[in-house]
Amino acid sequence: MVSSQLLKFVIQVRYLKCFAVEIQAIRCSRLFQSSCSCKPLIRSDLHFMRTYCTLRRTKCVVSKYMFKGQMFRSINDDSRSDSNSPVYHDEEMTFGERSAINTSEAGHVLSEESDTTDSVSKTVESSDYYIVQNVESFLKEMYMPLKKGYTCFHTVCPKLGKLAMKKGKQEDTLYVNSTSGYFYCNHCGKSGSWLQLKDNVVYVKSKKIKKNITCFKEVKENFSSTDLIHPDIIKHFENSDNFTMMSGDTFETIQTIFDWHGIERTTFINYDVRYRNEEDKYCILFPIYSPVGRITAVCIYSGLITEDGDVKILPIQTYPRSKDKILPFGWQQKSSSRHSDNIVITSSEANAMVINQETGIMALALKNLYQLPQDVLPHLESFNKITLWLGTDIKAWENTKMFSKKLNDNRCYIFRPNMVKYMPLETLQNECDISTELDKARLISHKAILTFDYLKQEVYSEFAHYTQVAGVQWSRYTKLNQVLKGHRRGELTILTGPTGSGKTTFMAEYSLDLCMQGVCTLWGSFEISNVRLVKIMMQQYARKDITKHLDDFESIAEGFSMLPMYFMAYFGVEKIQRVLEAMSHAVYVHDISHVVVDNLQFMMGMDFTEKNRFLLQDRIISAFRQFATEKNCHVTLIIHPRKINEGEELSTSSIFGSAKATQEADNIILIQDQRLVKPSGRKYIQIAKNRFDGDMGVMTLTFNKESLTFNTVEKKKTTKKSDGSYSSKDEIMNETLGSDFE
Ligand SMILES: Nc1ncnc2c1ncn2[C@@H]1O[C@H](COP(=O)(O)OP(=O)(O)OP(=O)(O)O)[C@@H](O)[C@H]1O
Repeated sequence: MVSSQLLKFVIQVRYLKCFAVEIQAIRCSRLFQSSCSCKPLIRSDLHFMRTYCTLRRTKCVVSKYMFKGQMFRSINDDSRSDSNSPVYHDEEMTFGERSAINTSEAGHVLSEESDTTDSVSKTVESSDYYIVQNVESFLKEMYMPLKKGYTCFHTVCPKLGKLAMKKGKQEDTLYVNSTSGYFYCNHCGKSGSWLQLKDNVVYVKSKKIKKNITCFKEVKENFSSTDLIHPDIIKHFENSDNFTMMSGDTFETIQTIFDWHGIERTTFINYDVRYRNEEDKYCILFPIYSPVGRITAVCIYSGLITEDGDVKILPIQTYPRSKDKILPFGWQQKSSSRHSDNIVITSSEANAMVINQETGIMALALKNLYQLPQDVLPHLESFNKITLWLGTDIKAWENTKMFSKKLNDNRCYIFRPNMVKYMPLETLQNECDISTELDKARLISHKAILTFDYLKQEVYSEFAHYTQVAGVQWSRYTKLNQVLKGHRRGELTILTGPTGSGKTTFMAEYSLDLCMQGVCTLWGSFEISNVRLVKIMMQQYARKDITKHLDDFESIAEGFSMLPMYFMAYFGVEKIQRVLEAMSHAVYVHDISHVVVDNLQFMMGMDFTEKNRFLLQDRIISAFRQFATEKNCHVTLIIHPRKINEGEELSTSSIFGSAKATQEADNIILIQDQRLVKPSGRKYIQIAKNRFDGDMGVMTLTFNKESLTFNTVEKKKTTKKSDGSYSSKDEIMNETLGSDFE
C-alpha cells in the first residue's frame, strides 16, 4: 500500500559553484500520502528538501507547479520541457507508481489488475536496484560510517548521535545489502527496501532533534509486524506437549516412524520441539524462530504406523500458511552455540539438530532448498565460516554453488559432489563422526587454472547422475522429457509459432509445471497483462475452468501463491537494460532459475529502422544469452516468426531476425499450426534444436479449452518419409543427429 502511494517529484537543483543545472529525482513517500494524486507541498516538506540539498551541498528551487500537486517533466528532456502534463522518471518508477500514472495518463489497465495479481502471486517490482550501485556513495554522502561485510555494508542507525556512530556497536548496526539495498536495523528491528532506507535516512538526518523521531516509521518490523504470536501457531502449540512429558515407548515409536534414531530426547527439548497424539497419528511440531528470538511459524511432521505395521508419513504442513518466505529452522540455538563465528546450513530439521547435538555448532535448516531468503543475510554477517551441507546429489550441488555466491564465496565451505556420502543424520546412524565429515568441506576454489584431479569428482558425478544432469523433468509433458531430456540451468530456449497459435498458453503451462517442482520462475509478460497471465496459469494449475468453480478460488489461490513464481512489473515496450536489471535483481533476491520473456519484440522499442532492427535484435539475444550463462539461469524467449507463405511449416530459419537467434539458442521449440490452412490440420510442438544431446522430435498436443491445458497425444510410432514429413499425424519421434548442430 505504501509503495503504491509512493509518488515522485522532480526538483530543479542548481549547484552553487558552477551554476550547472541538474535534475535530482527524489522519492519521498512522506510528502505524498494520497493514493493517486499528489498533495500540495507543505512547509515541512520544504524543510525536508532544504535539508536534503544542504546535505548534498546543493541549492533547491521548487517549481510553483509543485504546489498544484503536479509532477514535472525533466528540463533536460527538450521534447517534454514545455508540457505541463504529469510525467514519470522511467527508471525510478515502482510498479505502483507506474500503474497510477498509466491509468490516469495512458489509459493502460494496470493498476487495478496489479492488486489482484499480487493477491495470488509475487510481483518483482522495478524498485531501484540499479541505484543500489550507489549504496556506498549515498551512505557516504549522508555522513554514515561504513564498513564492508560479506554481503552487506555495516553502518549505524541514522537516529543515533555522533558518539554511537563512532562506537559502531553491534546492537546499533544498520545492515545494507550491497547488491539489493535491502536493509535490516539492529537498533530498530526494522527491515525493508533500499527506497525505504533512503527515504528514512534523508528524513531522520533532516531533523536536528532526533529523540522523538520514530525511525523507519512506515516500515514494518522484521519477521513479524507485532510481538503477538500468530493465532495458528498458538492453536497448534496449545494442544501439544513438551518432549519431557513423553513416555519412552512413544519416543521410540516417533523415532521409528520418522527414522530419527540417533537424535536424543534432550536435543528435541533444547529446540523446544513439541508433539501431539491424534488417535493413531503422531504430530511433531518444530517451532521456527526468527534470528531475534521470536517464534514466526510452526512446521508439523505427521506420521503413523498402519495396522499392517507399515509406516505412513503425511505431507509436512507449515503454519501460518503465508506466501512470505519461511525462515530457516534453528535460530533458537544462536545464544547457546559453542562456536560463535561458525555455522552450518543444511536441509532438514533433523539434520540441523544432529549437527548441533554432535558438534555444538549452530545449524540452520532451509525450508525451501532452492531459496535462501535475503532477510537472513544480515543475521549471517557475524559468521566467518559457513558450511553448506545441502545434499549429496547434483541438484544440491547446483544450489550449493548458488548460495555460496550469495553468501560470499570467501567464507563458504562446501562439499563437492561425492565428497560426502550421507547427510548428517545418516552419517550419525552409520556411526561416522560428524566433525570429521564437516572438516572435509572446502572453500570454493578461485584458481584460474584447474587440474584434472580437482575436476575428477565433479566429472564422475556427472556420469553417475546422468538423469539429474539432464535437468528438471516435466511432469505434464513426459514426451518433452524424451526429447529435451530436462530443463537445465544456464541455457537459452527460443519458442516461436504463428500468431495466435498458443505460444503464451503453452509456455504458461510449461513453466508452471517446472515451477511446481521447485524451479523458481520469473515471468516477463510484456504482451498480456500479469492478471491475464495469472488467470491462465491458475486454470492450468487447478486443471479446471475456475469461472465454473468460483467457490474454489481461495483454496486454488492459496496453493498457487505458495509457488516460487514471480512476475516482472512491466507491460508493453520496455528497455532491455531495465529488463536485465530486474532479472538480475530477481536472481539475487528470489534465487530465480528460469526467466520467461514474452515476447522479445517488446524489448526492441519503436525507434528502429528496417536496417538496424536485425542488429538490434541480435544484440538483445546476445544480452539474454550472456545473462543465462553468467547467472546460470535458464532464459526462455518467445519470438514471433518472420512472415511465411500460407501453408508453409516453420523451421529454425523462420525465426524473426538474422541467424543469430538460432545460433545462440540451446533449444528451439516451434509450434506448428496447420489448422490455419486446413481445418483438419494438426497442431504440434516441434523441437528443432537441442544442444544437450541432439535429439529432435515432434509432440502432438490436444488443447483442453476448459482448463487451458495441453495433453500430449500418444499414438503409434511411424517413420519419417523421404520428403521430411511424418507418415503418422500424431506421434513423438526422436532422431539422433549427433553433435554437429551449430
Ligand atoms: N491448441 C489450441 N487450440 C485452440 N485454441 C488455443 C490453443 N492454444 C491456445 N489457444 C487459445 O488461443 C488464444 C491465443 O493464445 P495465445 O495468446 O497463447 O497465443 P500466442 O501465440 O501467444 O498469441 P500472439 O501471437 O498474439 O502472441 C487463447 O485464447 C488460447 O486460449
